[in-house]
Amino acid sequence: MTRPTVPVIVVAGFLGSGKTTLLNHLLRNAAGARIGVLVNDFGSINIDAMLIAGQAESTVSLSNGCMCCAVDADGAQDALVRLLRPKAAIDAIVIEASGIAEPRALVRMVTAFDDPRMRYGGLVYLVDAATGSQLRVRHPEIDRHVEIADLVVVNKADLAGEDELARVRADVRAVNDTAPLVVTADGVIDPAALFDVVPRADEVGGTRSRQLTLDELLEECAHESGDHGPGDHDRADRRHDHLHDGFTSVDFVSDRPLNPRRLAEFLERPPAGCYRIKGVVAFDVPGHRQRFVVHAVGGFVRVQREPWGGRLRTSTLVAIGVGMDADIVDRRLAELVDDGEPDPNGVLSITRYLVTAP
Ligand SMILES: Nc1nc2c(ncn2[C@@H]2O[C@H](COP(=O)(O)OP(=O)(O)OP(=O)(O)O)[C@@H](O)[C@H]2O)c(=O)[nH]1
Repeated sequence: MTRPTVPVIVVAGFLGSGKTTLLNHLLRNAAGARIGVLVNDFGSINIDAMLIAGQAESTVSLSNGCMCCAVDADGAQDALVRLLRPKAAIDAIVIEASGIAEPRALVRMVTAFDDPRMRYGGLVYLVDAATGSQLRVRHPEIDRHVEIADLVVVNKADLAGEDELARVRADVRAVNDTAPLVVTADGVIDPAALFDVVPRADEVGGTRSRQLTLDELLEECAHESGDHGPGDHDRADRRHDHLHDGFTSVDFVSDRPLNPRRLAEFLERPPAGCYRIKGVVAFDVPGHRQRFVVHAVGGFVRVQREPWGGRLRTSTLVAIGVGMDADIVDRRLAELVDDGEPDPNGVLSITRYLVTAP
């Protein structure tokens, strides 16, 4: 019996819009389907892979920066080939793009893999219901991403009022009036909706109606990323405005526990330019020695608590933003390490953000 082709779905969306949350929901509710996951995070520490680890059958992290700009696409291709092996018996593959990846290039990368065992499964694009309307003004590229989406998920509906939701819906519809639009919280969508997404025939520019070869794709990626040799770089860069231009990340790893009060201040009032902070942290506070997963997205803080489960009690944080002063961020991160000063209620500044895992 021949196996049906495996859909390869790209999940994209701005920083912190809820991609990992949606993916985790999908993995927990796959109803027996085996899902292969490819995570493309930004920065050298792959926090998203850490947050998905243990749930996916096979997680392949690409931590070489932005996949769409990786001139050597072999990493992604090898990962897909590995997931497509009949022995892996994978029913669907989901690629979680970094929050600043260029979805159009990712889609082309997938459609360029000329492998009869797979088919392109659509672009799922997440929009943050609470911040989406302001973000698209500051980052007009977001509209171009929504435009090519096959399914638009307006997530974080719980954080938006009726008016905000109506505005975000109208914004989406203004640039894409054909893709299904789902309003959701915590990425709760029916997995069947994803696996059934069929690419639209009228894709902008017709890129999906014709498969690009990998060489063509790489040429295009090199062109788009301004990779024309050192002398040409500035000139080439001015020709395009990928969302990730100007974004930088600062990583932090410590074997020492962090100070909860200082961490809360860092999450609530991040350094100038920092939009997104995520990571896992350890505190040396009686009753609070579990693994804390912390997120801050444009001022919204969320924390989850779970057992370490045999993992090293290491604190790992990534701060992502535009125009951040890396030295200042480094310094603030270094100051998070606990110096043992007694602070009996300090942990409350973190636990007040605790949510139970959806
Ligand atoms: N209130 C609320 N918070 C949410 C919702 N969905 C996700 N979050 C939280 O938003 C934060 C970011 O969610 P992620 O799923 O990590 O977002 P992401 O798009 O993968 O983030 P990046 O990979 O950094 O771009 C986490 O704290 C989530 O728990 C939601 O519907 N409502």
